[in-house]
Amino acid sequence: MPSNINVKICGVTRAQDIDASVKAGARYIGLNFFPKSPRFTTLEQARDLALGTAEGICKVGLVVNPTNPELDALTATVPLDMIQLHGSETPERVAEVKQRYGLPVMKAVGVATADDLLVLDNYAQVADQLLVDTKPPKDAKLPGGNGLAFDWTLIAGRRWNVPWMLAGGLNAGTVAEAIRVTGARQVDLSSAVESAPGVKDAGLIQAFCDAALAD
Ligand SMILES: O=C(O)c1ccccc1NCC(=O)[C@H](O)[C@H](O)COP(=O)(O)O
Repeated sequence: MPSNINVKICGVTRAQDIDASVKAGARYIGLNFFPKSPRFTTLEQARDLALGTAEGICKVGLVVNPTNPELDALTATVPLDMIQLHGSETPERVAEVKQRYGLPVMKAVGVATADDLLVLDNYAQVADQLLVDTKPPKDAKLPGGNGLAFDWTLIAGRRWNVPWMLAGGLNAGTVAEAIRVTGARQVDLSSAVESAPGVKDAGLIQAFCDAALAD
């Protein structure tokens, strides 16, 4: 029986990562356009990866505080199904990106304390999806993809009026518990399915999806 959990494997950089993700049952793949990330892909690399992705898999483009010219180039080059805003974009900017590019927008929000839940409520008014991620530590080099979990009990029982994904330090050993505590129906990860930063591992992807999709 198909699982009612959706998995997103973020930061894929090679065709074999996408094939392994799809084979394991992931429904979303994330292409990373943040230049400082070890998971960064150029527009040309991403276009080839996206064109080779199986039909029906949602191809998400991850960007951090992008300018319109950057988004113009991205959307003109890479056939994406969704834009993931992973910076300090305001709700107004989320609405503007949605309107200008005609693609669904997922807004990532970092959670560390209960105060961050108000921020999530605000973005739920404008975004098509929310990515409920761990707030990066102050000295972090990356705004996401740091392999760190937050206290899941902060969002236990919380619901928004748009679909949402749980992210932040998930791995094959913790995802079932994370789903149980938070009630998430969608999960996203990057670090725990890598053998090195930016290099996904097919066995780790399979093990994660097996654990997540067993629910
Ligand atoms: O992964 C990155 O390098 C990255 C860089 C800049 C902004 C966001 C980034 N990743 C965001 C994601 O969608 C990750 O999948 C999410 O933060 C969870 O990552 P992890 O804790 O490594 O599983």
